[in-house]
Amino acid sequence: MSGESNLRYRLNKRLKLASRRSKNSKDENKKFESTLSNDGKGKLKPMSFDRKTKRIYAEHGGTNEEVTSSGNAKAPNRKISFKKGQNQVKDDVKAQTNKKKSPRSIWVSSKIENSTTETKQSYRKLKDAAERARASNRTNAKEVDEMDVGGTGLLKKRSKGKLKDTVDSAWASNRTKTKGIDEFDVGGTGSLKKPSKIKSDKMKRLDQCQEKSPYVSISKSAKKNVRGRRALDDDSEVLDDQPKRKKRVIRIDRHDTSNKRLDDGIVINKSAKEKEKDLEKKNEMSRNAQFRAIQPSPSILTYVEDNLLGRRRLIELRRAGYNIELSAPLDNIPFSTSSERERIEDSAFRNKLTFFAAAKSSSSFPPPELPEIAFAGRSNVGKSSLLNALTRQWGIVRTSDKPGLTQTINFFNLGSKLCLVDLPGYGFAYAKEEVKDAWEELVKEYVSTRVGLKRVCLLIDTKWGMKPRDHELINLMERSQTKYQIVLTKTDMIFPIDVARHAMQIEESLKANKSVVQPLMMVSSKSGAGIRSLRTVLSKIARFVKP
Ligand SMILES: Nc1nc2c(ncn2[C@@H]2O[C@H](COP(=O)(O)OP(=O)(O)OP(=O)(O)O)[C@@H](O)[C@H]2O)c(=O)[nH]1
Ligand SMILES: [Mg+2]
Repeated sequence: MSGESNLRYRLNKRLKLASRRSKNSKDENKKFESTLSNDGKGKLKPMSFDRKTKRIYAEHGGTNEEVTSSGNAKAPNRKISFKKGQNQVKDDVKAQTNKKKSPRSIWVSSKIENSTTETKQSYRKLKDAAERARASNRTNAKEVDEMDVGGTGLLKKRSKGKLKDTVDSAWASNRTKTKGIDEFDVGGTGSLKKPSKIKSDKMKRLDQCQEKSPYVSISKSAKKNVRGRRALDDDSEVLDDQPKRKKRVIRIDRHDTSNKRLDDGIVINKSAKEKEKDLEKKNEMSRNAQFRAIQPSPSILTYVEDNLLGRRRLIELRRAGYNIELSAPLDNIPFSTSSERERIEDSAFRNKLTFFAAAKSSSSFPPPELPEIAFAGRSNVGKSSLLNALTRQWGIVRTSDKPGLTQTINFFNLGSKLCLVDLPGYGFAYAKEEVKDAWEELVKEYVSTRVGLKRVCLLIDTKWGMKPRDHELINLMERSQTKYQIVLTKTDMIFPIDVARHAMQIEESLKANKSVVQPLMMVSSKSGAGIRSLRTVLSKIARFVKP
């Protein structure tokens, strides 16, 4: 019995020890969990050095108990649990499972649990905030919709945009948190949705709200109605226009001859003036026909050909050996360069041209010391240009394409042999009528009264021919017995045959005149055609002057 009692005593002692050990381990575990998981504020505490070491040992396969227990390190736990009561065994098993879990797994699970609770809380807050924002915006949107009476839809769009912006901003601010929520949807309930899904749901709801609101539908329908009305208006305009168009009523005016169809059967009483006009027209026609019928004399034709007068192609001139880069190239020997330029044969025109007097009235005329050759003609006919071309001193006499440049009688000395006089033009010019009349009077006075005037070169534009004012001056010179010679200018503008015709026509018209000097000259200051011939003719005047 003593042996039995001794055994019982030992067994009880062991059981007590075991129960105490299990109790201690439970407390320790609880303490450990509490320190790791939460310190009451939801924050994780850093592990102490001892715990770390424990964790390291646990990872190596040992249990907490095995390490911490001072004695029975190798004692198997099964033996202890085998002899326990049923409830105690269950507790032990629970304790064992808790002990078997590694501290790391405990730490992670606790963290997850804590974080999920935390995130759930934050998500709830977020949701509330979003709900609040939505509610407030819904009211705003409603208000705006109500204000949008005009049905323009502009305000509505703005409110929609505002609402969208607020929802977006709410989500943007909390996006990081919601991400976490999505990841820690541990319960697997699916109540936590992804933000994009939620957002789309919100937008759907918004759209539904807007669809439901009568203002939106009204504004849309109003728009459609307006469009429809516009279309109708356009159609109506088109339709209205058609009947509005009045039928053309053709009123026949007996005196209206503009429409040829109305001429039939209508007797028109022409006035005397109209008849005269018709006759003039007929005469004009016949003039052109007459001009084309003119057969120039052989002498004129040969003259035109010899002097290369009339419109010529530059290729032709180049082939003929003239240097077309020179000014007035035809006033030169063929196949010569500018350095080998032909010398002026006539000594009179070799002299230097110098300006010495300008007169606006007869009282200011210089004394007649040298034989004078005057150049008269209509404005812009080329008087000043011809002076330059004859002397080959370009720029001494001013020229312009604007009629009326020369406004005074300009006297130029050509050495001590001749005096060349540039007269102002008559006819059309950019000047006042009184001024022009004064020029004409001055020219007439000079031509009819000037002592020492040996010849007047009456320049006529080849293209336009003789004009009444030219005839006027001719008559005056005829009366005053002033010698004059006709010079056709700008011959490079028309065809050679027409140059010849004009020359022939003028010669014929002046046949009866006594003061006219033959032959009629033809020149072109631009091409230089006929310049040498004119120089030869005019230098004869200087020959008779005493040196
Ligand atoms: N094509 C061509 N143009 C010429 C010729 N002679 C002169 N011209 C041009 O005709 C224009 C008038 O030349 P001017 O010499 O100033 O005429 P103008 O008779 O002195 O004129 P006013 O002084 O106004 O009376 C200028 O632009 C000249 O370049 C010519 O022979 N051929
Ligand atoms: Mg001039």
